[in-house]
Amino acid sequence: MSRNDDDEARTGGRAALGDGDGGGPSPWVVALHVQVAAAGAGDSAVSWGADALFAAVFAACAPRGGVKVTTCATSQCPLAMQLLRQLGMELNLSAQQCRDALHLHNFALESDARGPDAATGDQPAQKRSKTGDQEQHSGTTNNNNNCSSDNSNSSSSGGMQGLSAQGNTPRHRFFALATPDQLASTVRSLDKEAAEGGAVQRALLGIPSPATPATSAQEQQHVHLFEWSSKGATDPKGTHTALHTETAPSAAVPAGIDVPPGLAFVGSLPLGHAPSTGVDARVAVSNLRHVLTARNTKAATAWNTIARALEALACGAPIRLHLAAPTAAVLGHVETQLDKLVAYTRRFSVTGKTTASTGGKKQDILAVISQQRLRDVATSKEEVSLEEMKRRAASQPPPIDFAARLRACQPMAVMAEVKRASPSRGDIAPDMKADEQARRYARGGAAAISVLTEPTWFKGTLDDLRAARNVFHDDGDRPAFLRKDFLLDEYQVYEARAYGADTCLLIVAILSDAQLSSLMATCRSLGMEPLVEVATPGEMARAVAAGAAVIGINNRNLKDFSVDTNTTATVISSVQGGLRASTIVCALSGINTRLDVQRYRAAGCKAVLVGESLMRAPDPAVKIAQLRGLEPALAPPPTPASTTAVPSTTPLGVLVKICGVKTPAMAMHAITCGADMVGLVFAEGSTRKVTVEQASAIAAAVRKLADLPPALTPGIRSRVRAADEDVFANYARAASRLRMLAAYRPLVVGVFANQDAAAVADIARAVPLDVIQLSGTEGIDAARAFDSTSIVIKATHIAPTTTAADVAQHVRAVEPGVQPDAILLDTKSKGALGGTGIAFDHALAASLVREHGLPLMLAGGLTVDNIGEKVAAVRPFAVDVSSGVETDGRKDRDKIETFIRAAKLA
Ligand SMILES: O=C(O)c1ccccc1N[C@@H]1O[C@H](COP(=O)(O)O)[C@@H](O)[C@H]1O
Repeated sequence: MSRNDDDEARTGGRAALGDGDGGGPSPWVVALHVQVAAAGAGDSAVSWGADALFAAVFAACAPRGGVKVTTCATSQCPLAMQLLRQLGMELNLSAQQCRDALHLHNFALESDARGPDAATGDQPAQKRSKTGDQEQHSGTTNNNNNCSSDNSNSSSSGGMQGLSAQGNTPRHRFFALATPDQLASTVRSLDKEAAEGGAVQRALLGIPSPATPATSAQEQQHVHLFEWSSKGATDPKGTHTALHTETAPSAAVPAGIDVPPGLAFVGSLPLGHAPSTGVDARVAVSNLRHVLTARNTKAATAWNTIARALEALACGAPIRLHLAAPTAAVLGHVETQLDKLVAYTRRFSVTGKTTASTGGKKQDILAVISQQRLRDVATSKEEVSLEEMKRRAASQPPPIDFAARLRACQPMAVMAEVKRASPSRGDIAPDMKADEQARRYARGGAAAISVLTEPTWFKGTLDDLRAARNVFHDDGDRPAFLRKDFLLDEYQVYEARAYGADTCLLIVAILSDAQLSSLMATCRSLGMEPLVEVATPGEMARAVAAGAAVIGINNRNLKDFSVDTNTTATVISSVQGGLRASTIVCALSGINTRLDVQRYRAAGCKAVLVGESLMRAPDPAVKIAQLRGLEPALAPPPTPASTTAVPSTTPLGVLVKICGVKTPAMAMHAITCGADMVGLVFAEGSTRKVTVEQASAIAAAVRKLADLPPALTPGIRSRVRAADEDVFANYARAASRLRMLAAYRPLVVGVFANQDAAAVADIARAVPLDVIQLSGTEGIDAARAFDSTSIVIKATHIAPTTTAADVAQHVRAVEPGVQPDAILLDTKSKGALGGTGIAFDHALAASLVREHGLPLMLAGGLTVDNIGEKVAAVRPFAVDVSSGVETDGRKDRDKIETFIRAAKLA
């Protein structure tokens, strides 16, 4: 991914549509094409991951267009979309990222098709690439399918792009058109195709309000939908009745549109803020079988999806998908894929805009909710007076210290949210029982439980808060309870306390400075340190000025629900003079995966608030543990036969150690790119050798990210229970623990070679180091020279004549009590004990892993070009590189990034 691609991704590609003012890239016509290879196969777990990935790409590509995608795998795209939505993922990738992601997962990217520039009126230059492995911005489409036979015609009127998969003709399509002329043109094309025996059975055609001037603003905000079918082409009455009756019982053809013969009018859908120019992008999505054949309530949801898609297309925003819940069974698998995708794209930007409420009108939902809450408070006061509420609050057991609770749960506290619904997502778990959910959250180690008590949009109640809180004894060793609501009146603070809250949310955006200070004071007078929510640098400044001790940065803009996961870092860095060390910063919204958590941790957050993805998690307790890095995320459960087996690579990928780092800046770069360990070389004679001072500066920078949990830091030797323990099983346990530790924060590894053990130990203490790596010819039991709690990696050098059996025997021939935590394989070479850039035959390493069950760190001659292949072939639990991420003997930032990405995705 080039720097430019990054930038492009960050902008959400929004310039790509409708901004054809010469400033940004030319608008692209959306030409997204999804293939259903086999109907009804979407329940297969095998296809879900690919679907979810595809859906991510769909969501990313659609608004910016230019990419035509054909799945090679069996695909049920609508279901994939719903999964994506469940995970709250709205990815916005660059075309390059999409292409790579698609290739990675065996999708074939074909070509794009350019359409008329909305601003210039230029005509599209269509094209098609057989191999499709290059992003193309112009060319000609040699389409063997459908509408394209008439495409020049369609195009000249701004009509559809005819697109099809190679060798796999779509059976259903959706076309978003711009004008009634295009509608007619498209129908002609479809008829022609049907007459020629084409395989399209049904197509859904959508155009915005007639090109003739709209009579009202309301009319401009609708898209009119028509259905074409191969039957309909010869029998206009066709078989449409059931669908039409169900979805649009009173549908009447809108004025100004001549419905071409063979087309059935389905109905109109609100289109939100369609620009006056109409829909200036066209989409061809063939996988709407679900929509076209649905005969149940799902149809309505699917229609909603289309409307959203059109809306997003119209305004150039990413698509937000609204469909029902996935089955729990497949969620984990999908998350795996999404983790990979996120790992791959790393600095993806999550953006999204949608209308906030009914009627397709974009509103400030925050203001609407606030007004309602003020009315609610007035009603509540009539039922229970302020004095009575104060009395009830005072009768509660004292609150626990929210801030202290968050601090106690480092390196990352999870605030788990009890949430039935939300205005942006609709129903999430309407029948959820707050007490049961709270129990699950506590089991997972939630530091706090946030309970939504807003009734209208979030379907929460104060009784939920009480029910959840009452699950726990008042022993102080419980999660803190947060009342999550729109607090505007001190009455609500007393109410919160009366119902058992330990803290309240105060949203800066809906409060004046005076209100904020006053509500904070009321909270504190009741022993509650409030969570003060901000979403912009300006709000952050106000929160800081008000003296907030716990600040939540919401990545979701509550005014329009757009989510930008970069908000947290941006807002933190905006604080003049930095934040006080005691301030606890939390990331709110859009947190789905461990990678999200790591990103926020790197940004300086001490807590994350997670709602929807926990509500939808098959096992919220496991999910919390995964988010905190306490479980090897989604690792397959061990079977009795595999207790000594190598821990498989998790969705987060192989651990990566970047060795030979000499500055804090380079260490932080490696960490930002996903490095799990940074290696500081103390070996004599190495060009990468650092002083203790240099090493300390690096270690200090890394340690700032988070503390390691003391319970996990002692190495394997301190855990050996019996002298006859299986040393290979211990290597596996040690590897798992290293993985867990690195999930807390990257580890600082000191690399030594044949040095005096006492001197090494002194350096390890002085820096301090997390791990000692012995890369010399020390014996396999060299760890015995160090304190039994030290974590030790021992390098073994592989000569051309060395066999896997030799190595297995060598590393087994050690007492469990003195064995190292990890075995690192490097190349034996004359005159150097490491850092040579020379590779050995990795078949030996693969054999050790697969046949002997030895978890390995792989090193020696790894490069950006071979790392993917090596990891895939060997399946080490960690890789270690020095020369391969250097150029002219200096660490190369781009190589580090590329190397880590390739390793993690292998
Ligand atoms: O990196 C060094 O300079 C070094 C010096 C002495 C011993 C070990 C050293 N580094 C280790 O060497 C391998 C990888 O090297 P490369 O990628 O082939 O250059 C790795 O284990 C480093 O930790």
